[in-house]
Amino acid sequence: MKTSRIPGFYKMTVEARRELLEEMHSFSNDDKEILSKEALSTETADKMIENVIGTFSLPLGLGLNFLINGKEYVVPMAVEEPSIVASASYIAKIVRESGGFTAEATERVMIGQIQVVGCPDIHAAKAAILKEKEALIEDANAAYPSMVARGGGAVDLEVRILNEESGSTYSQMLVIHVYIDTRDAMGANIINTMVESLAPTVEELTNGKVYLRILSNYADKCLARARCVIPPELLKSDGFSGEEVREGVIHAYEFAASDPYRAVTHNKGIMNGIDPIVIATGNDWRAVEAGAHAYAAKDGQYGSMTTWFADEDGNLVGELELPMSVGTVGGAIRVHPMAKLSHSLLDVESAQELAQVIVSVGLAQNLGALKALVTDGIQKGHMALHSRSVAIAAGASGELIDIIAKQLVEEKQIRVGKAKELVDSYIK
Ligand SMILES: CC(C)(COP(=O)([O-])OP(=O)([O-])OC[C@H]1O[C@@H](n2cnc3c(N)ncnc32)[C@H](O)[C@@H]1OP(=O)([O-])[O-])[C@@H](O)C(=O)NCCC(=O)NCCSC(=O)C[C@@](C)(O)CC(=O)[O-]
Ligand SMILES: NC(=O)C1=CN([C@@H]2O[C@H](COP(=O)(O)OP(=O)(O)OC[C@H]3O[C@@H](n4cnc5c(N)ncnc54)[C@H](OP(=O)(O)O)[C@@H]3O)[C@@H](O)[C@H]2O)C=CC1
Repeated sequence: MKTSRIPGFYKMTVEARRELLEEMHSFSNDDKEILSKEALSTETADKMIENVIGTFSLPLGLGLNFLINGKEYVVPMAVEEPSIVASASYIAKIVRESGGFTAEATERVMIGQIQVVGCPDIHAAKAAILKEKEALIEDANAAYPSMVARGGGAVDLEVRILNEESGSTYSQMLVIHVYIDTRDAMGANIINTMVESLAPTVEELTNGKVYLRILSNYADKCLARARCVIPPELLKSDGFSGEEVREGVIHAYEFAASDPYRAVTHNKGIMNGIDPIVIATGNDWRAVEAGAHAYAAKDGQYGSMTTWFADEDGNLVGELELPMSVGTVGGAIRVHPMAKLSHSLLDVESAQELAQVIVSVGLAQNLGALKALVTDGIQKGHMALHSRSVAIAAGASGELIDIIAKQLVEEKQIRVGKAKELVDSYIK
């Protein structure tokens, strides 16, 4: 049976890790081949974006121990920051002992917006659009019949009036929301094609002028939720009882919920887990970032993306709900060899399942940071792992990297200046 519980994985060499994955059938020969050479060729890169001069690599690590809805997941994470992968794996290890994460996702309904200005009678224009709602939905679907064939496509339409109170026909506008089920695609291009196709009819119906026809990244009808319930005994840490850790995490959450200065950092810690998997799977992380932060302000003040509380049995309960406009097809997903490899490692069957994994990792990442913050402080675990990058930045190479990193940790001086002194002392 496939498992994501691989103790001591991090103590192996890179080569041994690849071989183990191959033995576990998480990996094909092709996957191993992709990892051992330049994954994205300059030739392919030159077809992906403009003015290409090369490619930019990131480390790809595996978040381990994830048990979500009873299924094991090995989570590909592309990220430059140390301690993120370790921390996600650490919390996933704790959570699996209490049954794992539970997660769910809504239907994948995304929003396409059409902006109409200069309507002579904005209410008549709104009524005209609503009267033709079914015909407009049909027209949108006719622009992308393959989505309808897959069981998706445009499903609904709403009309909003913005700036009505201004009394100025110049600033008043009609905004049409076309709700589109994009199935397993993130859907930006699909949505844009559909809403662009409606523009001429919309102008005719409203006597106004259409300007923008574009998806909204505030994908509040394409949500994913994760939850974990952890008994306090699983939270105890050197010198701290489980109850103390639980209370610390809840107070940390309350801080983030009440103060945008803290909430931004708290949420950055959540995106530490989310972005790496979004990137590794070839998805659009700007879209996910924009939607997530907007959702954190949905109640009028920017606050915590997660919620932490104690249930009546004294367990720590964590919840995270976010818009998650990601796909398992489309965009760069089938183009970038590493994205293809990440999907085969993850083994998700749908975009909804991918979204559930992503929010579970985000929730784990948040708890990893909070647990460290309310106990030893962030520097102990994070800086110990950062010490290797510090040694490299100071000019260490080969075996010297680990020697200097160890010394920096022992001397509790994880700084580039100190590392340079040590490099000089070894080279002389
Ligand atoms: C780093 C740990 C996990 C160490 O924590 P530890 O207690 O020393 O870990 P451990 O040695 O007991 O190991 C427990 C498990 O952690 C994993 N683990 C442990 N070490 C490794 C490693 N080297 N490589 C890979 N995995 C590792 C691994 O799964 C291991 O289980 P095992 O496999 O041994 O059975 C802990 O200190 C921690 O979680 N710290 C928090 C790190 C963090 O949050 N980093 C994010 C960067 S800081 C930031 O940007 C966000 C922030 C903090 O500002 C957000 C906020 O303010 O809210
Ligand atoms: N604001 C934003 O966020 C914007 C983002 N983008 C970019 O758009 C891209 C994402 O757009 P997207 O429309 O998803 O990508 P694509 O344009 O690649 O469309 C996805 C394609 O996948 C095919 N497909 C195969 N199987 C399925 C399935 N099961 N479900 C759905 N589609 C399937 C469909 O092809 P067919 O139906 O022909 O078989 C569809 O055309 C990203 O690169 C993003 O960066 C672009 C503009 C704005």
